[in-house]
Amino acid sequence: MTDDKLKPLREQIDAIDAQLLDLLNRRARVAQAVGHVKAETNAPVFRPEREAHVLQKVADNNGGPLHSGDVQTIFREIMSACRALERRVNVAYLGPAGTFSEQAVYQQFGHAVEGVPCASIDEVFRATEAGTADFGVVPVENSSEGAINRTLDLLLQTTLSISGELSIPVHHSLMTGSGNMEGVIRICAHSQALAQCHTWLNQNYPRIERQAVASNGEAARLASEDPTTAAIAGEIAGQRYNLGVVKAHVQDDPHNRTRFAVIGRLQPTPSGRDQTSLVLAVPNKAGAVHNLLAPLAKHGVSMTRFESRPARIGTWEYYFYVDVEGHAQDDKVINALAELKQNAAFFKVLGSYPFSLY
Ligand SMILES: O=C(O)C(=O)C[C@]1(C(=O)O)C=C[C@@H](O)C=C1
Repeated sequence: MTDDKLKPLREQIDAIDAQLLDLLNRRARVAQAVGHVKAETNAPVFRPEREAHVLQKVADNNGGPLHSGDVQTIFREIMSACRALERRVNVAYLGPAGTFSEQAVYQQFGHAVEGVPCASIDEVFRATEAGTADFGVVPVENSSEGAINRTLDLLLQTTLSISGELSIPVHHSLMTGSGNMEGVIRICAHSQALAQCHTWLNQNYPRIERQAVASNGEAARLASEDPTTAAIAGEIAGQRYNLGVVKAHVQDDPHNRTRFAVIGRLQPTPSGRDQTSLVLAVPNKAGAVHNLLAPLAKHGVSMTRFESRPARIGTWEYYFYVDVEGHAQDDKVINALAELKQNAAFFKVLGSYPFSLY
């Protein structure tokens, strides 16, 4: 009876799917033509400002009932597949497979990319600087634990630019090979993850040793090989290593998120909705920080982030990591940055890139 009613509806879906498939392949052929034009001039395949524009347009034009965020996810993957016909980009990230960094890669580039897992954040920078990877994805900041200092230090030195940013929700699970805690004598995770679950662990497993390892993916791998080890990691890492969930959502903050930067040689052109990241240092004298930032207000440039990091040269001097609204090619940003530079003892533009959808 139900099947009788479903049959004509499914026939409609089949007919629409055939049209969609045809349209998708028409789009793909145009992307191939774009790829040929780019190949002639050696132009970059990945154009984040164009992808941001396409995603904004589909959200603006969306008449529903599909949710705009879901439509954007679909179009992110369509562009990823089209881009891969031009050339499959390689993206380095803090591995092994199954980490939140890998998830961030797919959220930014879609799934038609070649992920290059690296053993450390330093290696992500090295692989991208050496050209082994076209881009790298590195964690910058966690909403519970603050800045990822190693990333900030490496951004200071690198010749690469920031060409994008995104943030993803970070939900941790306690997992073991058996799915229970019998015989477990240690809980492994990345130090950031242990810190993000600190209160929950103190309340529930105060007597079990905690061991910091290189990544949550590595913790999951260790737990899969050793019945006395539990891992704290994302469930994707757990699935990859066949772990059972002892308890989901063990992070202290239910809204825990991590922000990532995309690094590469590409410097995106203005998309209309951009952000610029800078690092500054000021001479060590009274009022210097206030004077440093005054040009932003004067030229009507909004600051969206301000983070300080000790310069580690033995004195109380700091580097300031500042994000501002707008692109370094926008007139008011050009004027504000020119004045900032005059007052700064150190000045570096890390990059201008489209505002994240996430
Ligand atoms: O417009 C381009 O430059 C394209 O290559 C096409 C396309 C797309 O599929 O829409 C694919 C890759 C780029 O990153 C941007 C957009």
